[in-house]
Amino acid sequence: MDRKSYSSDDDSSFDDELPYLQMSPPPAPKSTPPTPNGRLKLMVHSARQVVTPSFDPLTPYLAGKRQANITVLEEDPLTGGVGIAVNHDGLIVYIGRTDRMRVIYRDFTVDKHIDATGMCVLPGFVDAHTHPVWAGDRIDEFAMKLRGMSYMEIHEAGGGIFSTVDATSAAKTSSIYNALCIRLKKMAESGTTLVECKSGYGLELNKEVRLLEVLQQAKSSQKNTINMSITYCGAHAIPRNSNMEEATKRIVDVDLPYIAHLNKTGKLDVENVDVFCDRGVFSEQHAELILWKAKSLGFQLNFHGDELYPMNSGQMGARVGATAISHLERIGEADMGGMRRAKRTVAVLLPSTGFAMRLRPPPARKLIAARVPVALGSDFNPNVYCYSMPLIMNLACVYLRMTMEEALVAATLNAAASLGKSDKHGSIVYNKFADLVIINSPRWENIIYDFGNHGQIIKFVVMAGNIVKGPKHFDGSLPPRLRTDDVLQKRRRRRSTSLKMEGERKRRHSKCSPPPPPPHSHTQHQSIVCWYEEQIEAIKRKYKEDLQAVTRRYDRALNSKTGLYQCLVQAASHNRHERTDADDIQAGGAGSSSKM
Ligand SMILES: N=CN[C@@H](CCC(=O)O)C(=O)O
Repeated sequence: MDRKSYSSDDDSSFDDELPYLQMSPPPAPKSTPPTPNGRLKLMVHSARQVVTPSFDPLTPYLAGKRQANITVLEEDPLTGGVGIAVNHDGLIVYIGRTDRMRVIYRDFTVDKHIDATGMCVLPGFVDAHTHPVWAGDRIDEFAMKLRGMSYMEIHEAGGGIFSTVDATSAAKTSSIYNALCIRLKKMAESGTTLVECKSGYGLELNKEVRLLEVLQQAKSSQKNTINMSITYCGAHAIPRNSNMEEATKRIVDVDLPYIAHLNKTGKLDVENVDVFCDRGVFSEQHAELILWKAKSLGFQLNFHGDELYPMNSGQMGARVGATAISHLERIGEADMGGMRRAKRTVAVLLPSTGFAMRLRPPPARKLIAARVPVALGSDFNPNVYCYSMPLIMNLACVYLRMTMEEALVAATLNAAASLGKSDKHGSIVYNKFADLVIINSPRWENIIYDFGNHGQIIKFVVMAGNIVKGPKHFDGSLPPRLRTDDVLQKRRRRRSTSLKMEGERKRRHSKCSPPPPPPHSHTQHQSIVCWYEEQIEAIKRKYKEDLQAVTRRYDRALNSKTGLYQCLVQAASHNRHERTDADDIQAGGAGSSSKM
């Protein structure tokens, strides 16, 4: 199997970064995940390519020049395509040659098979920033923005987030839930297997908790189709009847402790806390107060920073130990330095937002040069209606000037790191969840290049080994084409032939009797060749040191009986000290009667 590494030049100035493993074949894990009861959940067979950021399960993210490091396992014309096996916990237990995988797991019961012949397998996409739980729409505001109004002008006039808060408050919980599930389904069908989901269209405690409960219900009901990381974003705007001081105090003293309590009692599973830190929303100081409190309650910090105005979010995020900061359209050099020094804060860039709002794009190239790990998110929300990570990767390449390799890493491993989940998600590695996107294309880059066509190109989406999307009549049985396993059959045939020959050789030598005459009729040419093959195999075993020479001669001579005979004689002449099988051949094959 050919393994290519698309790596940038090595840069020794990265020594102070996380240890990095040079891209190479997947290291055999010290302990492979267990495959109890001889069962596998899924086998992916014969892929044309398998592409992944970092084969090292301990690499939490890739930053700087290393953000371009991906590994592509290629199909080998001789040995076949790449295979992946998944155990019943949904974990990857094998990545490598399909033929080898089928030998290793030949006695296993496999629930589902995917024939990925001619296709490419990528890690499931991780969408690092979405606002998916709300009602209504903002089509009219979209038209206003097209006519030249700015986002903040609309917000200050009581529209924007406020108009969605109003529509959501007026909607029934069931319709909010149904809309959420439809959105999650569209995300999953576009290849997203893990998504960050924010509340934020309630703003008051009871309304926020209702949205968090809706998210929680979706998380439980969709657990086999998409993974969700839930974020409390009560500080998304300052409620109309309040001010920044008051809103901050309420969130710090009441809302956050109550949500932590709901988490503790198992009613919610909120992992992150978010604040919209920008001019006209929460200031740097107020955002910091909220974030410190959230941290003390055990939440991960993942906030909106420097979207519309520079807010020193990078330095503040580094101070509070944020896992991620989103947007960063207006981030400055000092903040990039802060994020880099923090060594854990991921920059979540949202190219669709800048595109839809005609903002200056976030400085992706500068962030990468500053060795800040860059992730991507769709920012799905009523202001930016985009749920497709393939589109986001294309925008990241064209609009943010990222390379395709960087965009793939940003939409997988680094996005998982922004949610603190890259130990189990974000790359195709032993022991991680089998979150996979399988595209009907011979090159993985098509998922980015073929703009807007991801619905056609994505053939399968797999989440923890469960098939979320597949072709219409796909039932997961082993395709007929793969049932006759040529490789296995050939191997078995060869093994039984050589066992037979071994027995035969022992019998002949123990009795000092010559071999039986080979068939010699010209009409039985095939069986003659078989018989000669058997003899060659015996000689190969007997004189191992001459193996290669004999094989070469055998290959040359294969088409001619005389040539083959000469080959045998030459091979035998290396070992004149005892009677050779070649002499036997001469006796039996050249003459018409066997020596007794
Ligand atoms: N910028 C703040 N929040 C959202 C937009 C929310 C809205 O306008 O409804 C975002 O991430 O883009």
